[in-house]
Amino acid sequence: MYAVPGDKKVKVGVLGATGTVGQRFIALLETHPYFVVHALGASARSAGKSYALGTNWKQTTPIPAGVRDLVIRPCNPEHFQECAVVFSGLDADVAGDIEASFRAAELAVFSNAKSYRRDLNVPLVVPLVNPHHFNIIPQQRALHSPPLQKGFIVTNANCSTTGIVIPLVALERAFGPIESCIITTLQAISGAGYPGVPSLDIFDNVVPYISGEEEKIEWETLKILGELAQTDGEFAFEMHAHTPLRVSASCTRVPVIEGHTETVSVRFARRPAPSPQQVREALAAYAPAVQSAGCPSAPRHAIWVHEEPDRPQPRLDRMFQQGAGVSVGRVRQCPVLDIKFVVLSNNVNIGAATSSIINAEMAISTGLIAV
Ligand SMILES: NC(=O)C1=CN([C@@H]2O[C@H](COP(=O)(O)OP(=O)(O)OC[C@H]3O[C@@H](n4cnc5c(N)ncnc54)[C@H](OP(=O)(O)O)[C@@H]3O)[C@@H](O)[C@H]2O)C=CC1
Ligand SMILES: N[C@@H](CC(=O)OP(=O)(O)O)C(=O)O
Repeated sequence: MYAVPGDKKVKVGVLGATGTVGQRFIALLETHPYFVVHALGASARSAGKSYALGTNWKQTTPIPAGVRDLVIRPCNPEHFQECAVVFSGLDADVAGDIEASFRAAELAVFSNAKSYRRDLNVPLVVPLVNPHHFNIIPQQRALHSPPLQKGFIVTNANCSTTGIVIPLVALERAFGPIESCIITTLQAISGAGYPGVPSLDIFDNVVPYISGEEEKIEWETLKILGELAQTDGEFAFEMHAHTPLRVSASCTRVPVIEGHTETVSVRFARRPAPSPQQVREALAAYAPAVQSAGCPSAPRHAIWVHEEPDRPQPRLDRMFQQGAGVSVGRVRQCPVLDIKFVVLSNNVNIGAATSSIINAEMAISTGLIAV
């Protein structure tokens, strides 16, 4: 493991810097021990303006002093060549081509967009779950024409998928494979970016449809919880489907600003199934590799287990540990499957910006990015 020396700074760029996720990157990076924001990118609408003038800042802390006067650039790799890490909060409509051009320019891209999540040479990494999937990156580089020395793309998961796979991996590590999982989401409006869902649609209402969301949760979960197997020197993802795990998701949008709540029911392969108390203990004990690797943005508790009967709640629990972990509560017997519980995750933090930041810390710690 490599640790960044005490006073060394690592220059980073943020693409989509003016958006919901981009702003959160900038707010979180202000206090980062070694990442320093060096370059900002957004659309032609914003490029050329200072960040303070070009962004409609919606965070609860002021724009960091070191970022206010940075000029927003077009998303062209030439403006980011000095950045060891490029975080992307780009709209998915444009992320595919822009992120590919950054990778081709030998930049390390940590993306929040869906564009490359299904690419089987791109790791889909929830840092509290599967950073070992970074092992596919040398192959991703080698397949590029011409082969790359430094450039790569790592993607984050969909924000609802992220909240689910953290407790699921903890349960599988403790009790073996999960056979089936039924999820209902209650997703915050910030998940739709800014300005997001019209107030007349969401106020006093629940919208029982988010385009493409259920399919993403059902597919991404299998890739993240799957294995990265090596045969004759070649890496390939084995989707969790080979065990098999069946996932069914129903997604709703609710009038909450930040924090996705999800109700989850699971059935284990093992019989007898673990008790609710065993499940609580296993969730609370879960210690992801990013903690032992010393990633500074990793939460102290990957999963905080509530004993109170009415928690977690988005308004109360979404900023616990700076939104870097997940909160689980109401762990109880399920009369249809085995166990059911409620999980809350901050869609903009561990569901987006925080995950990319921890992924980049892990990439540095494992030597994937030399600084
Ligand atoms: N919000 C959330 O909770 C989560 C979002 N995501 C994903 O993260 C990404 C960003 O989401 P979010 O921040 O919510 O979206 P926003 O709509 O709030 O922000 C989009 C950003 O993309 C930029 N952009 C748009 N078009 C272009 C273009 N043609 N060229 C360059 N930049 C462009 C915008 O710049 P400008 O201001 O100049 O238009 C803005 O900075 C999406 O892919 C989303 O799916 C993932 C997990 C959670
Ligand atoms: N679709 C999520 C946000 C997100 O993560 O989207 P995507 O999977 O397209 O990056 C929401 O609306 O809450």
